Amino acid sequence: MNQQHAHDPFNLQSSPPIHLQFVDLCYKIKIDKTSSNGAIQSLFKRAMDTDNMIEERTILSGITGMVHPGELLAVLGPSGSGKSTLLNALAGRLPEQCFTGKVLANGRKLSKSVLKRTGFVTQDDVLYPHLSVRETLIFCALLRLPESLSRREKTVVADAVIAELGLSKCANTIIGNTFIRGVSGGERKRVSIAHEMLVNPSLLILDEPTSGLDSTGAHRLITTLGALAHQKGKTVVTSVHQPSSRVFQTFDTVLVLSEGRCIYFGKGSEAMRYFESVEFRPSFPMNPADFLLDLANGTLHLCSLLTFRY
Ligand SMILES: Nc1ncnc2c1ncn2[C@@H]1O[C@H](COP(=O)(O)OP(=O)(O)OP(=O)(O)O)[C@@H](O)[C@H]1O
Repeated sequence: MNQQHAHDPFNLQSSPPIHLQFVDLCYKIKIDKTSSNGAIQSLFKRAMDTDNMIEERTILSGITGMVHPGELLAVLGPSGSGKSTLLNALAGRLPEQCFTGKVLANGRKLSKSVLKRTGFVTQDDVLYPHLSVRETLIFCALLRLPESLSRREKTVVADAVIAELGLSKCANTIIGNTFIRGVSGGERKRVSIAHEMLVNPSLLILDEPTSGLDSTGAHRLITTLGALAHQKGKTVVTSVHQPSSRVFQTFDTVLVLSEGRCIYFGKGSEAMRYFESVEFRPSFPMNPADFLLDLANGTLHLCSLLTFRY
């Protein structure tokens, strides 16, 4: 390993930046009410309207936006508004024939090389409960890093990622699960992120990484994601269920979904000003994220206000 790599093991693989653009994404599904079998289902079938057995549901409708290297984009919206579906589309995980519109990386369709440089952290992380944090990441490094690297170099990369994600204190603690006490919820999420960071992705997509964390843990985790974007130049997209105002301030750009439609896309710092300019303002000072979620939930009336502010 040369001197530069010894100081910055992330450079073991070069990872060119990714500008991600998504244009007019629409995703519809057809639900065949007649497809299920079995006695109980046939009872339902008899009770249902047999003329209209195929139902079409729009999950995403005309979603457009972009995110650049060094930026953290947060996707907000109530449960079922389409956040996970959008993230899956951005990560090339939805079959192309299922949606219309374009997802472009550096102006081109998602290629295998872009997907290789994309890390995806799902809501339900699958980790071995009996391995320690360090063992988990070394094991993953041995499997995922190129064969050209020695065992020792792969261990150096794993240790660097452990330090990068603030996991040094619990490196030797086991992951654990419901039955065996292990690392905390926040540390567990960090291990899942570290898992993806091992291959030095240029684009990191995370589905609700703060779920189950308290406000301090959520803030710490989002601050780490902010650092990956702002200091390491990664392009980071994350969905967040209910960010505190402190967490909200960390986002560079925000996309708010309401029933599959985008009601705001633009700088997080400008969201309140924008809604004020169109006569939507809270009656008392409140967390901008709560206000946006109220709008998305329809708690405040939003007569089909579609915006694109960038
Ligand atoms: N393949 C599918 N078949 C049926 N329904 C689907 C499918 N994919 C998505 N949906 C529906 O689309 C809607 C959006 O789902 P999605 O998981 O994207 O929402 P979400 O905003 O991530 O929700 P949550 O915050 O609860 O995770 C939901 O109502 C979901 O039930």
